[in-house]
Amino acid sequence: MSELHVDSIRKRFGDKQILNDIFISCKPGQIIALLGRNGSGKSTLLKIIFGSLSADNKFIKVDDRKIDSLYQKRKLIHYLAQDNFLPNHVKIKNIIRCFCDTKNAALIMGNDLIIPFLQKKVNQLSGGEKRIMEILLVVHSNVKYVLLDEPFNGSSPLHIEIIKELIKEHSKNKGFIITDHDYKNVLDISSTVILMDSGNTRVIKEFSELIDYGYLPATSERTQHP
Ligand SMILES: Nc1ncnc2c1ncn2[C@@H]1O[C@H](COP(=O)(O)OP(=O)(O)OP(=O)(O)O)[C@@H](O)[C@H]1O
Repeated sequence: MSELHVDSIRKRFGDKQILNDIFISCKPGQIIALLGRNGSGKSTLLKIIFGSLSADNKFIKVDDRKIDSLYQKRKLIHYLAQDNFLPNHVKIKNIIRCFCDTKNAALIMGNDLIIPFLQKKVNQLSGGEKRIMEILLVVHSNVKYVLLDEPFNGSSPLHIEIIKELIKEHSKNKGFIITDHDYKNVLDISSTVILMDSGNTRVIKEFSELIDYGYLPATSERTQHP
């Protein structure tokens, strides 16, 4: 069984220990919700897993093979960062062709949401339109694992539902790690919930733990998961 295994991640910025021996694992079929307060180290962890940020210590293996820089293994992992990555002056249809294989390019170009953008350049799209374009590209890529940093940020409720359905569909053969402060929508699709707290990870089994560990206010409405 394929598995992304991330272990012993340590990261310090100055005198602040951000990540303290973090362990997390993900298999195709899993959608992991990575929750945590502002500044708890979620983006730092995703960047270290992807390989775009160095760690003080890390051990990452995929399918029992140790890997130093996951981002160099093009067929393994993709990462949606918080910042936009689309080049401003390129037409959407050309970006899709560059980014995807023929089958996935056809799927994205046939998506009702994207058809109106195909002849436009990136700088002619709104912030939310750019974000959904980026999510579609990353989710449709031919990789085993997808890391999504705040995919719902800036998206309207209708787009969020479309993104959630897309992630669920693609999780049949990909593993997802998702962090977003829109916790209700993340919990709605996740199979495992992990809370980052004081540089460590905790597996959350009960909704009430999110309140007990100080991530959610006591008045939070219970959602279906966990
Ligand atoms: N390049 C850097 N140099 C110094 N400190 C940094 C750097 N990047 C992040 N930090 C600090 O590390 C901590 C974790 O940041 P990170 O962005 O990983 O948090 P986060 O959980 O993703 O937060 P948010 O939910 O607000 O996006 C924060 O205190 C932040 O100020």
